[in-house]
Amino acid sequence: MMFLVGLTGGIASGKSTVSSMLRELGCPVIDADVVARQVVEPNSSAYCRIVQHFGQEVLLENGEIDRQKLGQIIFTSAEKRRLLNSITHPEIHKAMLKHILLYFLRGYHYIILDVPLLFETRRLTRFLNHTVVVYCDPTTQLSRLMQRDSLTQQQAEQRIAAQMPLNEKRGLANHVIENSGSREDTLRQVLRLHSKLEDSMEFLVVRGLAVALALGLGGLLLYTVKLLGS
Ligand SMILES: CC(C)(COP(=O)(O)OP(=O)(O)OC[C@H]1O[C@@H](n2cnc3c(N)ncnc32)[C@H](O)[C@@H]1O)[C@@H](O)C(=O)NCCC(=O)NCCS
Ligand SMILES: Nc1ncnc2c1ncn2[C@@H]1O[C@H](COP(=O)(O)OP(=O)(O)OP(=O)(O)O)[C@@H](O)[C@H]1O
Repeated sequence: MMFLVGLTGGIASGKSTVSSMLRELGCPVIDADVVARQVVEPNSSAYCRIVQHFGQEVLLENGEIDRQKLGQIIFTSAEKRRLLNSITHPEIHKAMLKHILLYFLRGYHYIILDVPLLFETRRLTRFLNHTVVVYCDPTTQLSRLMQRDSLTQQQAEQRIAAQMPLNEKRGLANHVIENSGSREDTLRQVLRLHSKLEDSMEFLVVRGLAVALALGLGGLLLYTVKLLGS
């Protein structure tokens, strides 16, 4: 018995901030950005296809992908972005599935998937039991993004425009964490979310036990009826 929770938001809306709070509370989190870095390591099949389509000029001297350069290309061209997505996304989803399986085998009852493009690709949404959007207002998002990644306003706006509007994502989620305020405000909401998830898990375990008990009793009843009849 296991359930999956999708955590998403906009670029720099605070997903990593929220997922590290959940990790500290003991939740297993799979971060799609980290997986995305692993699947393009030199000589992987995604890496070879990136070099084939984008050329040697997107490589650093040590042979690794020059993420800054590739970012400049894909955030200014929707066509190039689609091309990169078509190379990386199937690999990212396959690798995430492997991580999910490993957590399941280790006995975790729920897993958090931190996926920035959850609602854009929609591939994973049908497997999710809960979706959480980390929201912050557009002005805060822009200024946090510019500051964190040392981007000009235009570059930051381009990156925000490469994703579904955050307002729209908010409307698609089961839970919303409002991260425009202080980290303490956000932590309070994360603690509430965490206890909801724990309750859902307990409900799932109790329901599973009830089903097992009902099946056991049913079997016993059938056996008794059969014994009496013979
Ligand atoms: C373009 C790349 C090289 C930029 O690398 P960089 O280290 O500068 O950024 P990082 O990977 O940490 O991503 C930062 C944020 O950018 C946004 N972002 C990344 N890729 C995309 C994309 N294809 N479309 C829209 N937004 C994106 C996400 O909000 C992400 O959290 C890199 O993001 C990448 O390989 N993207 C394609 C894979 C992908 O879609 N990753 C998102 C996880 S599913
Ligand atoms: N409540 C907050 N108060 C102040 N700063 C914050 C808050 N939440 C996040 N930040 C800062 O805003 C920036 C973006 O946050 P974070 O990296 O968590 O976003 P993200 O959604 O994971 O971004 P990305 O989509 O690029 O991976 C970071 O520099 C972070 O330290």
